[in-house]
Amino acid sequence: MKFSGLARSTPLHCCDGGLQGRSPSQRGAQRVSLGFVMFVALLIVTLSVLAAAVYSVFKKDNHPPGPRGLPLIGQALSIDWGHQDRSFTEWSRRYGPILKVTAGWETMIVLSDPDLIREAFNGPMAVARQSSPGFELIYADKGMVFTSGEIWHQTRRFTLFHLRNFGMGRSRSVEIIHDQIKEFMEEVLEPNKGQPRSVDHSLNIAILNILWALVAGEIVSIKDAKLLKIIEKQEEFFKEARLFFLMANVPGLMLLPEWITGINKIRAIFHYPIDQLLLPALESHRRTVDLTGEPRDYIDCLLQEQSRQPELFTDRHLLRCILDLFTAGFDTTASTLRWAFCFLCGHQEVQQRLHDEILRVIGRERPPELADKASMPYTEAFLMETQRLSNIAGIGVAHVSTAEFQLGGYTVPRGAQVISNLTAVHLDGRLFPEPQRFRPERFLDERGQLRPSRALMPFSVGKRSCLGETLARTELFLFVTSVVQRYRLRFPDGFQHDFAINESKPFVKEPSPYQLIPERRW
Ligand code: HEM
Repeated sequence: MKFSGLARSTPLHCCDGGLQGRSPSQRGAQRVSLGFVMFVALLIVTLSVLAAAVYSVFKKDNHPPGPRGLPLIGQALSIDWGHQDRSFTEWSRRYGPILKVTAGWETMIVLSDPDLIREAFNGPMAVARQSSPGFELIYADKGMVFTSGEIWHQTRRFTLFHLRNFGMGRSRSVEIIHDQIKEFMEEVLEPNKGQPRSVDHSLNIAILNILWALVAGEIVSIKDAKLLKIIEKQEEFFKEARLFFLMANVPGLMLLPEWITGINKIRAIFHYPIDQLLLPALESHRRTVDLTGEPRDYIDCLLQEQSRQPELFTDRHLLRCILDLFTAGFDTTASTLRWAFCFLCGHQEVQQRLHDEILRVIGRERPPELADKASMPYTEAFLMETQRLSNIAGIGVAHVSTAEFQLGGYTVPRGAQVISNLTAVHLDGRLFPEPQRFRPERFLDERGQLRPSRALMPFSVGKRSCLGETLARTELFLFVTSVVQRYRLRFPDGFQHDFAINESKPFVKEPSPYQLIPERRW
């Protein structure tokens, strides 16, 4: 009895051959039934899609408003993956300071208001990072920048402790920074004084050297070919990685053929610094480290920790920790310095005021010291304005919510990326009047004393804020004061920079290429 209906319906599922041997009226009836079943099936599918669409419009999930995307891929094809802040800023003008964007299976909650960013990033709910099948390809399941939970927590605390011990922002690193500044001035500015030149990769090597000294206890020449190659590979990686970040959000795309995804190429570029620099350094440290003695550098600390916690501090984790300091630390600082030199050339009156302050506080003879900072509000204001307008890390690094929480009157769902649109904050005319104008005075009060703004957050805020902030601030202060103490920087006659970004360099923004002329002041 139970199966009789099924037996009766069998011919309906057959092809036309199943209708053989029946009368024309029977065959007609079967065709009508088949058509009817197909019609009903189509109707059900259409109604389901419509119901899903209507539900998504009217559902009471109280998520923030945002642009509607295509089914399955959301806004994945509309986002500028190299400069996401552009797409987000445009949408935030339309939808407000908290908006929702979907891309592939990812939900992004984008914040363009400093108070909302502080509330979200200081709280416990948005401290994790995104994980994606593609990330394992670049070891991003290890290290500090992209990890979450216990591995991140332990490693961040451990790294901060040891970098402080190695003098990050204190006398030891100041000494190393001074050596690099001296070499940069002697090798790059001095031979070209009076002549136009571009600020080439020597600047990046100088910054990378400072990190390498803390990490591996070694310093190389700023003309070193090996480090130069690593910097070039890093830039190549970021150029190729636009598509990679799209794939991280729509992982199905990784199944496309290699000639479209370029995954093997990305893997090879990613491994270059590991194979050429990091692995050899790790191995040579392993041969000479004293596992119970005084560590010589960060690699020694990592190896000592590995001997105590081998399951957590695997080789892969060690390599990614070192790489994280590199990738997060050298391009960001070098790009900020490129902007600082560009603003100095384009605003001679600002440069003159800065130089006057240097003469008054430091004089000509001795090199600048960190202690001078407190008496140099104009220089500090100049650096703040440089970071505000350059927005080198336009959206910082996305956080991820580990539980649903309320923010700005909306619900942030669990597992959503929580993104700080730092560019939108720094260019908001209500927070910074005439936001496109370079005006360090906005950070000074009527008496010329420093007046910091809570809305300025180039290093982000909260539990995941930049781990290298102290080191970066020290580098920026010492580089700018040392260079302006000795040189007047200007653009070649007839050239004016429009302060636009270099479009060919995604992620970390730097100014479009320019040449400057360093003129000795004395
Ligand atoms: C001007 C220079 C720099 C800028 C503007 C900058 C900015 C940032 C920003 C916006 C973040 C994301 C924070 C967040 O997720 O909320 C970050 C994270 C990070 N930065 Fe920097 N950074 C700079 C230099 C450095 C340096 C020199 C180092 C290394 C010593 C460094 C190491 C890191 C690390 C390890 C993280 C990840 C922190 C975590 O996930 O817990 N940064 N940085």
